[in-house]
Amino acid sequence: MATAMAETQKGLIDVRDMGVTFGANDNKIIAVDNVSLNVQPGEFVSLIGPSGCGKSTLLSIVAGFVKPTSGDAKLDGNAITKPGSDRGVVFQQYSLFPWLSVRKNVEFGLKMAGLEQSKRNTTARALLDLAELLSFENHYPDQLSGGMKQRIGIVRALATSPQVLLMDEPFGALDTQTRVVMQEILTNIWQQFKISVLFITHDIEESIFLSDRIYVMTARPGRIKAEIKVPLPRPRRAEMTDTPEFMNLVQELKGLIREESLAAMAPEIKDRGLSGFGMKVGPKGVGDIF
Ligand SMILES: Nc1ncnc2c1ncn2[C@@H]1O[C@H](COP(=O)(O)OP(=O)(O)OP(=O)(O)O)[C@@H](O)[C@H]1O
Repeated sequence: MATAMAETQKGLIDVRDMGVTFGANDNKIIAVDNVSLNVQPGEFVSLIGPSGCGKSTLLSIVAGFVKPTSGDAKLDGNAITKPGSDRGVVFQQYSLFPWLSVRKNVEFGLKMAGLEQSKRNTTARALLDLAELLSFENHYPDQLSGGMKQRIGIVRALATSPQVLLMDEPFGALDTQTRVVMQEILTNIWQQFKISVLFITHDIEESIFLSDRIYVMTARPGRIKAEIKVPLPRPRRAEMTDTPEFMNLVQELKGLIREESLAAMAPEIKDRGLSGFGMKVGPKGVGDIF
């Protein structure tokens, strides 16, 4: 853990001219087209865009799970070709081992890395303390709430001192209140570790609250539509969401994303015989479905 806190200069993610195509011939899908993005060491960057625009695909490439069709992804100048302990990954699904206690779950990666029991124990307990879960160290995952499970997922991903944390809609399954608390806990943890984070979300407020920068993607094939800096001071506090600065950013992002959500939904809207992009299809209008 101390190592991760000290290594503020590592964790540069550099994605260049990335293209990803799935399938072939009639089944060919261009998921991502000519995407370049970066995450500077210690920076918190979000990717936001309509469903199916390639966010998870991009994150999977940086994680080393998927190979791009063109372009490349580098971490600290080294080409990413496979998963590695330098990247911690947190998904929406909790993916904890149900047969292991909370502490053993956090210790798992350390055990794989060959760390001796006493050091594993000390590190896991320090991390659980940080996530305010030390008193649950001997519980099992099915005894915990969704928010608690996801906090364990986060500290487990941090246990092996990765240079970057890759998060794919980690709070997507949580209720609104839990989600807001989780966002504050995550910013607190991130401030302490200061590692690079690439974060995927559908939630505009969440992306602003957490991020230093936000990349907005187009509808598929996913390209970068805009790069938005978030000049809000740190540490972020829940009250900031009521400030004009925050609300202006929400409006800006909503405008950008509405266009892309409509583009993504256009065939669906036409199939239903609904024409006109201003048409309301729900209580808040089609753009707000995003
Ligand atoms: N392994 C795969 N094989 C074929 N097509 C795939 C595969 N993975 C993703 N796709 C397709 O690539 C496109 C991008 O998918 P991806 O999951 O990256 O989008 P996303 O932006 O993360 O979507 P969502 O926000 O709904 O999670 C989609 O059309 C998806 O169906």
